[in-house]
Amino acid sequence: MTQLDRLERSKTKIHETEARVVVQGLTRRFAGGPAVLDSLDLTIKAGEFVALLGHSGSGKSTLLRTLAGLDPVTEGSVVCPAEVSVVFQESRLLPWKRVWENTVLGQSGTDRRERASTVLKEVGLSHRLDAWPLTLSGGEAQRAALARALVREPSFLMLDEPFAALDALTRLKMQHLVSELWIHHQCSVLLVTHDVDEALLLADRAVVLDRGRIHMDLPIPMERPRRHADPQFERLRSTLLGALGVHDG
Ligand SMILES: Nc1ncnc2c1ncn2[C@@H]1O[C@H](COP(=O)(O)OP(=O)(O)OP(=O)(O)O)[C@@H](O)[C@H]1O
Repeated sequence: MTQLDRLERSKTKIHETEARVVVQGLTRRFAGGPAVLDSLDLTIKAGEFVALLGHSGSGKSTLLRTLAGLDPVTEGSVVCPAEVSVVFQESRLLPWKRVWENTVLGQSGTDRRERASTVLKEVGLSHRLDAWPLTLSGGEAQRAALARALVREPSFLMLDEPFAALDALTRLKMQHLVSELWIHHQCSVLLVTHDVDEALLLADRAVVLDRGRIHMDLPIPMERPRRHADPQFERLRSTLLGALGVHDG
């Protein structure tokens, strides 16, 4: 695929209008405490890439867990596709299973190894098919976690600070990989991140949560591939940092 094809495909995605995830009036409290999610409304379109930002405790993980069906909906409603995959900050690979077995965990069929091989190639891990998870670097482990998420062909992929534990250079490579995978798989993505630049490099929209409410929902109209040198970058960066109560410069 040429750079231009990629750009065209990503533009097509942005113009899609079909809603894939619809959250309405979602409220969540723990043990009668204050609302961790407070009458939250959020729609994510098919093929859309949304970054979710917010201070620690603002409700990001609770929202993600609710969308993944790991936390119950007690007030409000959530419509979410059946095929959802989640990648967490830690890879959560089973140490007693080889990389390829981890990738197709829970999948059946005689072509499991072949399917694992295809998706591991996509994330750049063909050479580590038979490796044990404990021998992987941090970046490789997250590549394997991405492969495991993608092998299920999700129409909605959630990433909960997937690169937070990686060094800066590896993080850059992983951001590039996620961008490529998203364009190739055409799924909707919700990325939880504390990194404003990561949101600006990857997402169509940045949503800032504050005490369980949406404080800002900012479209990111920059062309792809994204560049820090884009004149809009600094402006969007300041807007997002302002919404987070951080003052740069
Ligand atoms: N199982 C639980 N029981 C009680 N309180 C909880 C539970 N899970 C989350 N909370 C509380 O809900 C609030 C939101 O937590 P959540 O993990 O969603 O925030 P977050 O934005 O993801 O934070 P971080 O960036 O630190 O991961 C916090 O005050 C947290 O203590």
